[in-house]
Formats: sequence, structure tokens, C-alpha cells
Amino acid sequence: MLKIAVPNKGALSETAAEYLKEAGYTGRRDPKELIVADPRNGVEFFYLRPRDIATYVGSGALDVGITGRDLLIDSGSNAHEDAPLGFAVSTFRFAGPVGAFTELEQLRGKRVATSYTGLVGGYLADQGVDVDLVKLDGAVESAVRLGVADAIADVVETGTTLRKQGLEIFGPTILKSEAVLIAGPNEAPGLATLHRRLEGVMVARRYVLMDYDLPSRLIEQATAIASGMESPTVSPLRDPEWVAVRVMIPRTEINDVMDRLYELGARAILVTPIHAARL
Ligand SMILES: Nc1ncnc2c1ncn2[C@@H]1O[C@H](COP(=O)(O)OP(=O)(O)OP(=O)(O)O)[C@@H](O)[C@H]1O
Ligand SMILES: O=P(O)(O)OC[C@H]1O[C@H](OP(=O)(O)OP(=O)(O)O)[C@H](O)[C@@H]1O
Ligand SMILES: [Mg+2]
Repeated sequence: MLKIAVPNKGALSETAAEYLKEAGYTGRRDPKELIVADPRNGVEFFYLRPRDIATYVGSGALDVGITGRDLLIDSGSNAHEDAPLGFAVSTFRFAGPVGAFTELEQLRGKRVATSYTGLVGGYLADQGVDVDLVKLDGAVESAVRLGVADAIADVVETGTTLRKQGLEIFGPTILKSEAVLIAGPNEAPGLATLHRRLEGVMVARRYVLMDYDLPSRLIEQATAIASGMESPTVSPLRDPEWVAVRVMIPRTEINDVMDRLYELGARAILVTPIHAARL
């Protein structure tokens, strides 16, 4: 059985559970369950605190896990990133009171609050900037206003939390983070299957199928607008002057591509979701 560590709460847990469900695994029904066996798929899930997942996987106690790249690096564990998963996307940034700091150097000798002392300490050591790190558990954005730090380093998604506390980001991006599949030091049979299944979920979420009819003389121009994964599927229609075309396109481009294809002369443009994929 492949032993898989999954987040039991927090920002990663809900989407991680959805990914696993869409990948065909049986998740827990009750949030109090900590261990769930899925013998049909040859795996066992361990619901753990996101911050502890890299520790369990790095030690070899569990084979693989889903966590954040920032948490993986922060842990200093022996686990490694196997695949990015495309959700819980954020950046890790320094922030200070509006107008107070413009560059990293200005942090020298200052108090910097963070929940990620491993990640931030490592980064600052690489940059040769000595600071006084203040370790907090969360809600780090309040640390400056409350006087325990001069600046902070934390997860930024929209930047709303920072702004509400009168802070602004400055200096270089410490890390671009997202949820990742991690693996431990031992070889884990079954990891390749899990990896392919999760990648399939990512593709199914990110792409849609677009079908349309087109005068056949326009196919080259249409391919320049939407080229698909390898190349569009082109099928004959009863009218020899027309063809039916199918392409995969990123969800974010649906309306732009439809507008451009319609202007070119495509008609009956239909978009359908993908439920599962193996590329
Ligand atoms: N607003 C956010 N947007 C994207 N990713 C986020 C966000 N907040 C936290 N994360 C990511 O979630 C992971 C942290 O997970 P964890 O569940 O410990 O944090 P949390 O959501 O702060 O939980 P809690 O605050 O309940 O302890 C990190 O990988 C972090 O980058
Ligand atoms: O840039 P934003 O969109 O505002 O999101 C970033 C915030 O979200 C997370 O906080 P969370 O709510 O998990 O609280 P925490 O700081 O106590 O962990 C993170 O720690 C930041 O504070
Ligand atoms: Mg949080």
C-alpha cells in the first residue's frame, strides 16, 4: 500500500481532497477520521497538519504527500518535490509599513516576523542579510502594528491581508509557491500512478474541449488561433466545403478564442468540460 500524507485542514485541504476524489480515490467521509484505507486503489491516506507532512515523508514514515512548496522548503526535510499541482498558488514576500522599506538591504539588524523561519532564514543567509527573526504561528500581518517586528515575511495571494494592516510588499520575491506532490527518500511503487492521476486532474481542470465547424479553406488560419495539444482533430462534414474541428484549449482562453474563431468564419462553436485526462 502506498502511504499518502494529505492536509487535514487549512488552505490546502479542501482542494487536495477534491483532486484525490477526481483522481478516483476514496477520501474520508468524516473530518475526524485520521487514517483511511483505499484498498481498491492500493493506497492508504494519513490526514495530517500541512506543516508536518514534509517531516513524515522526509523521514520515510510515509511514502508521498501533498503540501505547499513553501512548507516543504521551510521544513528542511529530506523529502523532494515530485510534481507541481497548480492550486494554492501564492508568492512568499517581505512586507513593511507603507513607505518604510524599498530594498532587502534595509532589513539588516531589523526584526522580521514569520511563521516560516526555515525558509526565510535560509533565504536571508544566502543573501548575506543578518536579521532578528521573530517566529509566529499565524496572522503575521499584525506583528508590525503590535510592535513585535519591523517587517514581516509571509504568504501573499491577493495582498488584501497586508493592505488591511497598512503594509506593502518590498524587495525580491522569496519564493513562488503552490501545492506540490512530494516524495521521500525510499522508492515508492505506486508513485508514478498517483502522479499521472493527479496530473490528469490538473489537465482536466485547466483545459476544455472546443468543437466548431469551419469552411475547410480556413483551417490553417484557425490552427494559428488554437493549435491544440499536438494538432487539431479535423473531420469531414457532409458538405465537402466544411470541416468539423476539435481542439483542447486552456479554460482562461475560451472567450477570446471563440471570438477570434467566429470572426474568422467558424460556426456552431461548442465548449465542453473534460472530466478526466491522461496526456
Ligand atoms: N491565501 C492563500 N492563497 C494560496 N495559498 C495559501 C494561502 N494561504 C495559505 N496558503 C498555502 O497553504 C499552505 C499553508 O497551509 P496551512 O493549512 O498550514 O496554512 P493555513 O491556511 O494558514 O492554515 P491555518 O491558518 O488554518 O493554520 C502553504 O503552502 C501556503 O502557501
Ligand atoms: O494575500 P491574501 O489573499 O490576503 O492571502 C494571504 C493570507 O492568507 C493566509 O492567511 P490565513 O488566513 O491562512 O491566516 P494565517 O496567517 O493565520 O495562517 C496567509 O498566511 C496570508 O496571511
Ligand atoms: Mg494561514
